[in-house]
Amino acid sequence: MGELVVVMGVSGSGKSTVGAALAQRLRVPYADADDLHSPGNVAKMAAGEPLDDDDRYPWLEEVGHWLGDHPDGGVMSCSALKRRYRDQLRRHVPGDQLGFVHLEASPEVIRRRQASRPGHFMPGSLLDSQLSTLEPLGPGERGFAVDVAQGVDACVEACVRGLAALADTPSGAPASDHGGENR
Ligand SMILES: Nc1ncnc2c1ncn2[C@@H]1O[C@H](COP(=O)(O)OP(=O)(O)OP(=O)(O)O)[C@@H](O)[C@H]1O
Ligand SMILES: O=C(O)[C@H](O)[C@@H](O)[C@H](O)[C@H](O)CO
Repeated sequence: MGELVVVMGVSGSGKSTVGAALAQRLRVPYADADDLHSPGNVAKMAAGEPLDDDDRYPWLEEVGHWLGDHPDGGVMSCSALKRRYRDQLRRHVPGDQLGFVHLEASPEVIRRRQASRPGHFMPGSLLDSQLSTLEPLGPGERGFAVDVAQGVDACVEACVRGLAALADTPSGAPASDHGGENR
């Protein structure tokens, strides 16, 4: 049974970059939730408007279907900003198999990285709404945080260490501290 992981965080936190590299390291399938947004959602964000719960619900159902279709393991990059969004994704996966890796960095680091992507549809102006919407992993949520102020390879290794610790932790119990902040 491979790891089934959602790499989460605000826009610009590195979900696509670290998620794809982690999937390669784990030798499991990868998907980017950005590719599952409706044209309407993309247009709304490109226009500088944040998505709301109604916008995200059908999109997260698509993400959940992909997760449910990969019981042998996979990595999905998805913002999953609110606990209720992560509850929605967990409903698609039996048991407590789904783990979340929250990519964290200071707003300054993330703002700088967002700016380094000319042509991406997500304007930097939306970062504040992303940060105010974000709910970090809470009690009973299977997962951990990784500081992405480090390079991509170091982030991936921190993810691998954290997932190994999660695998040693009975479902539902808080994972032991490891390569990043524990939630
Ligand atoms: N650990 C890292 N160190 C340095 N640069 C990074 C790191 N992770 C990502 N980046 C760079 O930061 C920028 C944002 O990364 P990425 O597009 O993966 O973020 P994202 O969370 O997927 O954003 P969005 O949700 O808006 O698509 C990219 O230019 C990427 O190359
Ligand atoms: O939940 C959301 O508001 C969106 O998914 C953003 O967090 C993504 O980063 C966006 O897809 C831009 O890439």
